[in-house]
Amino acid sequence: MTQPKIIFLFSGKRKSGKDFISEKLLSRISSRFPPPCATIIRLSAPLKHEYASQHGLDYTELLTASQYKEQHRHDMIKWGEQVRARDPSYFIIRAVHLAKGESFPVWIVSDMRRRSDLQYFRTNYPNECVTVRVSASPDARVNRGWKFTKGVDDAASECDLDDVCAWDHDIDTSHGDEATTSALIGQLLQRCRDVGVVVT
Ligand SMILES: Nc1ncnc2c1ncn2[C@@H]1O[C@H](COP(=O)(O)OP(=O)(O)OP(=O)(O)O)[C@@H](O)[C@H]1O
Repeated sequence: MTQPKIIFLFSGKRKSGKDFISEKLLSRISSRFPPPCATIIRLSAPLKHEYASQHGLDYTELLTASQYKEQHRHDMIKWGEQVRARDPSYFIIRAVHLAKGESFPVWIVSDMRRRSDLQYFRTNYPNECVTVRVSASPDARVNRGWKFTKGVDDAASECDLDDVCAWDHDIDTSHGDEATTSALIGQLLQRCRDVGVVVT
């Protein structure tokens, strides 16, 4: 069992680029020093897993940025809220387990959505958390396939972190330029070096 040395917590609206930046960070950390020392933790993964098995749906399709996922997003959110109301850490603990977090010193949480998520990590890992807010203009998000959906884009899962502004890092991906992304990744790699994780 490895305790994480650093936990990157990415948040942002739908199609802001959270997953894109998380994957970039993972490949930079992992490609140079195999075996990989980082894992991506998707907090929505166990929710999708359990929702799919309870409702007879295809879990792998729910994981992709597909029409299938969009069709089920609204009901899945409602179901998740009910479970989370009983236990706010329910999906987080399962997500860490699903991503084999105990085997990796670097955790990349790609989809933090709620203040209760932030609170969980800050309470349990007070010295390891690095928060990253990812944003993009509505136009850029529309170009990536986003369409405002009532019950989704105005729900807690999208808006609960809107008032939080004390992020350790932030990035605007609207223009999708390489230089902006590389600058952020460089800063995050430095964070890893600062806690003794070997990256170049
Ligand atoms: N910085 C960027 N440069 C180029 N393309 C980007 C960038 N960020 C995101 N994209 C593209 O935008 C699309 C959506 O990005 P991504 O899946 O990372 O968003 P997300 O915030 O994880 O969305 P969701 O919450 O809906 O899962 C992807 O096709 C991705 O390749």
